[in-house]
Amino acid sequence: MSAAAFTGPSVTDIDAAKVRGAGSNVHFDKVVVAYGAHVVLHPLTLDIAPGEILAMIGPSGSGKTTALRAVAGFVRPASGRIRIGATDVTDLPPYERGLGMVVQNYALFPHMRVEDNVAFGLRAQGADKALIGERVKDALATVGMATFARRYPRELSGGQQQRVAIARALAVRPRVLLLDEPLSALDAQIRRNMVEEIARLHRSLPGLTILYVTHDQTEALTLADKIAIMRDGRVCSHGPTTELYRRPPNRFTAEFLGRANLLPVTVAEAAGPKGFATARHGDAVLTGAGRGEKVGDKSLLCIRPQHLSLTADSEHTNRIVGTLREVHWQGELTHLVLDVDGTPVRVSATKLPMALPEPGTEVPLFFAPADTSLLPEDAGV
Ligand SMILES: Nc1ncnc2c1ncn2[C@@H]1O[C@H](COP(=O)(O)OP(=O)(O)OP(=O)(O)O)[C@@H](O)[C@H]1O
Repeated sequence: MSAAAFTGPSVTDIDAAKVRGAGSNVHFDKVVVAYGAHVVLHPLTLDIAPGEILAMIGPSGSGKTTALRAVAGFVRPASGRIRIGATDVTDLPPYERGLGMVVQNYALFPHMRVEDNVAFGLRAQGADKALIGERVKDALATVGMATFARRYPRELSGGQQQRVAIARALAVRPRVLLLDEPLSALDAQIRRNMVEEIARLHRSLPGLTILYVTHDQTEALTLADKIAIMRDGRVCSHGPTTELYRRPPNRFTAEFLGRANLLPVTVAEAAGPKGFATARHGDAVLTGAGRGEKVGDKSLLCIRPQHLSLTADSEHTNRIVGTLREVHWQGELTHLVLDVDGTPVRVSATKLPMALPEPGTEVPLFFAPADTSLLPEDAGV
């Protein structure tokens, strides 16, 4: 990417400070959206705190865009209310909601220069010329595109066009920024850079609340303070990003957010004061973070592939044995697939023993209790 990163001056306007911050939380209160008889959002209740980045992720058709469009005012809930700050916006038209929005395909006006694209929303609001000039300059500087003001969109790369789209959304000084798959039209390398730059942008505008819809778990894990995982029009789990990743409350979350090995176990000892329970898998007695299981409960032990080691050390006190089935070398990582009593177990190893075992041999695997958690066996959601 040729343009500078989002390191320009932050938008420091006093008006903006007034509308952001305390007034920028988003509250979905039992929001139902239906297209005809087809309910696509079941009563959705969710809070996004002021200045928080909430990533909404989930499979295609799970209702992510619908939830975002309900906040934007482009779809009307059949019931329920949406509040931004203290304002109930459910009945307000989109342009009165104090929002900025960026979608996947830039949606820049091709016949307008960058500066006119960025000025568009302000002109529509009837802002005066001096203010528009100042805001456009600020917004372009914020996304590192100050020197591109006179260009047309066709003279920009995909990543640059998307920065302009973000500048256009920021120029109106929104309380809330809605991002709907903003990077999915970009190629992988640019996408990685843009994720880092959106993180930087948010650091320079800490009061700005962001609802980020994506199906890309890496974007969500990198950017979000909290994640809401959608499934069939419902929130299947919601919580701080690291918490959801480290202690997924259900199978769907464990498997959707990163890769997870889920080993069937029977609880042998309920969690003690430190929160660790023990469970049996065959002869192995394994320890992991519990969440209220009782002795005898069938459960799943969730272990991320990068937390399994082929070598023992003092922290990796859990041990299971599997038959090595596949080895895939990928440069920085080697992926192994083992069969542990019928359960496929994946290992992503950065370090390997000098002599890698042959497929078909029995291999012990070690992992730390702190990297492991129990989750209910039966819950599909
Ligand atoms: N305008 C519409 N009319 C009828 N049904 C719609 C309309 N828009 C969306 N839907 C349906 O609503 C459901 C949720 O769609 P939505 O776009 O919110 O899903 P999504 O999670 O954002 O999916 P994706 O990741 O594919 O964008 C889908 O079943 C979809 O077919």
